[in-house]
Amino acid sequence: MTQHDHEPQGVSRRRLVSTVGAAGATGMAVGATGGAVAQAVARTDRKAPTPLSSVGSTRVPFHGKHQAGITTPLQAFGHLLAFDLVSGAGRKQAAKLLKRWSRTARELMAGESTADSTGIALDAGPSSLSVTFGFGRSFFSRTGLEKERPRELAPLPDFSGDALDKDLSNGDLWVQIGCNDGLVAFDALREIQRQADGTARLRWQMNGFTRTPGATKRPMTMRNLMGQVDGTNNPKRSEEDFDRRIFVPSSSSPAWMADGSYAVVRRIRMLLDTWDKESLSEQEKVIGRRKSDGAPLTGGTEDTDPDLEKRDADGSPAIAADAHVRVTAPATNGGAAMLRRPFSYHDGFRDDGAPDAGLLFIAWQADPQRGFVPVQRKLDRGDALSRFIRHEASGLFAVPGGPSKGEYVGQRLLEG
Ligand SMILES: C=CC1=C(C)c2cc3[nH]c(cc4nc(cc5[nH]c(cc1n2)c(C)c5CCC(=O)O)C(CCC(=O)O)=C4C)c(C)c3C=C
Ligand SMILES: [Fe+2]
Repeated sequence: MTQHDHEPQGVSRRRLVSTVGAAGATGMAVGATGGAVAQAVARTDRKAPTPLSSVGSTRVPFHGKHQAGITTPLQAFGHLLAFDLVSGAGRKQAAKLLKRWSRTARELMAGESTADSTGIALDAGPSSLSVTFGFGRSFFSRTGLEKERPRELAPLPDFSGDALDKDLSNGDLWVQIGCNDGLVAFDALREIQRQADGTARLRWQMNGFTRTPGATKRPMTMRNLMGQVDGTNNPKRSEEDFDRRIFVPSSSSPAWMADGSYAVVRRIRMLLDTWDKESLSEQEKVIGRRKSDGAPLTGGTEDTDPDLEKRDADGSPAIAADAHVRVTAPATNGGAAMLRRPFSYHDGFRDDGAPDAGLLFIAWQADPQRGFVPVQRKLDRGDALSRFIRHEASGLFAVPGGPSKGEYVGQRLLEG
C-alpha cells in the first residue's frame, strides 16, 4: 500500500456525529451535556472548519487482500502486544476474541466510535490507525490446531549474539498497532487489552515511535536512533517479485494463510553510548552508507545501488567486507529479502546511565526460512554493526491474509 491508498476524508460532520454516538454509548454526555454536544456539532458544521492537515482524517482500510500494517506507510506511534490464552481458553474462546478484536479494529480504523469507547480518542480522526493480528507457534497446541500449524512457524534458530529475554519473546497471539496520533493509538491498545480479559493475558508489550508525518521538508526515509537513514533498500511494491517475497501465495498450504505474511519481531537494543563515541567515518564504514543522506560509500545518491565490487586506491573494498549493507544485501544472500518496517523505542535509562533504546525490528516475508533466517545467520557471523547492538527479545508470528467484508481475522483458521 502506498500513501495514495489511504483515503483522506472530510473530518467534520461524520466524525462529530460518531463522537456524539460515543458519548451516548458510554453514558458520558447524555441529558444537558448531550444537548450541548449536539449544539456544538451544529455550530461546527456551519463553520465547516478547514482541518490543519489530513493527518487525523487519513484512514487505512481494514478489509482487503492483506492485513493493514504491512505495506501501510509507517506511522509515528507503534504498540506491539503479545498475549497468551488463559488456562481453559481454547479454540472457541479464541474465535470469540478474534471476532471482538476484528470488529473493534474495523470500527476504530474507520474513525467510528466503539461500544466500549473510553473517550480517549474523542476529538481525533483515525489518524492512519492500523491494527494487525498474528498467531504464534504456541497458539496451535493450545487450541488443538497443530495440523494447521504452518512449517514456516518452526522456531527461529539460536544465534550466537542473542541475549533473549524469554518473557519478552513469542506468545500465542500478536497485535501490532500503528497510528499517527498517540492518543488514538493508546485508545486502540486499551480496547484490545480490555477485550482480552478472561480469554488471554498480556505477555509483553513494546512501545515504539518514528517520525511525525510532515515533520520533514519533503518525504524522506526515516532515521533510526543511531541517526542512520534506515529503510532505503527495502523491496518496493513496484518490483515484479514484491508479492512473492513478502506475501504467502493465494494457493498456499495451509490454505488459511493465503495472502498472509510472517512477521519476525526482534527488540534490538542499541549501545548508543559506544556508538556515539565513534567518528563519523567509522560509523559510515559500519553501515557502508553516508550518515547525512544514506548514499552508498561508493557514490551517488540514496537511491544509487551500492557497488560491492568497487575498490579504493589501496585495493581494499570501498564498502568493507563486514559492512552491514554488504552482509545483508540480497545479492550476497541468494536473493533472501524481507520488508523491514521497524519502530524505534526508548524505555528510559539503565542503571549504568545508558539509554535503554533501540529498534523494534519487524521484518515481513513470505517465508522466514528464506528471508530473515539466512540473513541473520550471516549477520551473526560477521557484521560490523553487531558491536553496537544486542538482540534482547524475539518473536515469530503467522499473520493471515486480510479479512473480506463480514469476516474476522483468523476466521479461516478458527472455523475452517
Ligand atoms: C536479519 C536482518 C536484519 C537485522 C536484524 C538488521 C538490523 C539493523 N539494521 C540497522 C540499520 C540498517 N540496515 C540497513 C540495511 C539492511 N538491513 C537489513 C537486514 C537487517 N538489519 C537488510 C536486508 C538491509 C538492506 C540491504 C540492502 O539490500 O542494501 C541500513 C541501510 C539502509 C537501508 O537499506 O535500509 C541501515 C542503516 C540497524 C540499526 C539494525 C539493528 C538495530
Ligand atoms: Fe539492517
